[in-house]
Amino acid sequence: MNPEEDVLHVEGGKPLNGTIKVRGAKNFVSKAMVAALLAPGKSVLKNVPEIRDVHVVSDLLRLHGVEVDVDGANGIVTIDASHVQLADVADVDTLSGSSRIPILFSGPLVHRLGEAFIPALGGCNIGGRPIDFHLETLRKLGATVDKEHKDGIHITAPNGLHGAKIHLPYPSVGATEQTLLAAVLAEGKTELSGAATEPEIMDLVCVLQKMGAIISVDVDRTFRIEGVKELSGYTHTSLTDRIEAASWASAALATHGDIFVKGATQPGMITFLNVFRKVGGKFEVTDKGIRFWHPGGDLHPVAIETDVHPGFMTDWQQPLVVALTQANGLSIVHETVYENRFGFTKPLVQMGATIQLYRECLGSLPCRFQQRNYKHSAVIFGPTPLTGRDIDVPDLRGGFSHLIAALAASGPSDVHGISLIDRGYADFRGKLAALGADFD
Ligand SMILES: CC(=O)N[C@H]1[C@@H](OP(=O)(O)OP(=O)(O)OC[C@H]2O[C@@H](n3ccc(=O)[nH]c3=O)[C@H](O)[C@@H]2O)O[C@H](CO)[C@@H](O)[C@@H]1O
Ligand SMILES: C=C(OP(=O)(O)O)C(=O)O
Repeated sequence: MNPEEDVLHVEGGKPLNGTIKVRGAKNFVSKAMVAALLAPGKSVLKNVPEIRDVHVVSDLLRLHGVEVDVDGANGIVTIDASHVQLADVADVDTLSGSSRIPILFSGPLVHRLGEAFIPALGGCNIGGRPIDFHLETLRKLGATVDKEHKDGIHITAPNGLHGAKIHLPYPSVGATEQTLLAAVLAEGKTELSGAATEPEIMDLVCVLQKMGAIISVDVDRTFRIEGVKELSGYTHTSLTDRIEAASWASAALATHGDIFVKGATQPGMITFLNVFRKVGGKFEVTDKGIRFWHPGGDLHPVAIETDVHPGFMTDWQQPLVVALTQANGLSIVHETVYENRFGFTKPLVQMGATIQLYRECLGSLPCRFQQRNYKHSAVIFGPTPLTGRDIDVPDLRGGFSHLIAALAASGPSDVHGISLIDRGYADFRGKLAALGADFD
């Protein structure tokens, strides 16, 4: 898009009030689409949001010869993976830079074709985001990984993939999904300990089980996968996007608003809802969704640490920080998942927020980033009035935070690079209009 057109002009200072609908989870839907590659047949995914990541994964699948039909209006994606081929690497490269999903094609492509090329990955720039756990997992399952190939990382398995005992040094969401997607068709049993168990991962397990896989999970976050010989297509309805729901909840708090998020569900949000309540926000869970509102009066400061599930999600952190600039006192956020996720606070400070970053672990436990040179703790002092200004969107959640800040601020703001938000927030312009925001 022309950078001059990729701007949202916001007149802030109006509470966001009204009802919006949130569909399926960005961090599940893309993985379920990759899972469809494992079966030579048709899969149907429902409650799919109209976000750019869905189009990126659809196009990647199409480059591999897979038929994909996206019915955006009804949120239904139909995938027929009867035919799969290696894609032209140059084509894949142009798409892959916008998403982290191509690495997850490894196992399914090796099963279907005997080899896979993994191009450069994209995704939010919030840390180094290495893929060493992914590659080590694939090696343990019997793959040969050639990182020097001119067309990207080349993965082969001359003797097929076989079960293995794998331990993740950190409960990585992507590496857990990598193992599941590769082990379901591997010969024999795989034990994956130290795994992540995010609700989006458990929904992927549901999809794989529908397809014919045998997967169990122990209380100590160990998955046991018994490889099967073949899988068939699935029909599945995605769980709701709990990151989008929490983002709108934070927007309600920051703007003194009242937002009913249709489709939001409580189970994956329990930790967020506890924090929302401690900050002073009100919510009401109903059968149709969750209503979030600012009840008036002071908001309260909190000390939180981001963590893997069931901890406070790192992706909830950025939008909530904007609301914390309006809380009465000192809040602390210790980011333990990504080493570099506070870059978005600089424009907030320029808008009037008081936020100080620290290299120390300002939490109950030292994290992996202790004694390393990363500013991964934030102290936020509030309440501070925010004033509108020009902002450049740095990443998906940071960008949504800037949007919330612009809506909460007095005066106008120009938010540049706004289309980045389309990667994870379906029709956010339509939703802003439904909530009475003043923008063009
Ligand atoms: C598309 C998707 O689902 N994205 C989500 C996924 O990202 P993603 O799956 O990329 O995140 P991970 O859970 O893998 O990353 C967590 C941490 O592990 C590290 N790590 C990861 C893999 C690896 O091979 N080596 C390694 O060191 C990362 O640098 C990071 O510090 O989970 C994150 C944590 O909930 C979310 O913020 C992202 O929104
Ligand atoms: C970090 C995120 O996504 P991705 O892994 O796709 O970059 C996110 O959704 O906040």
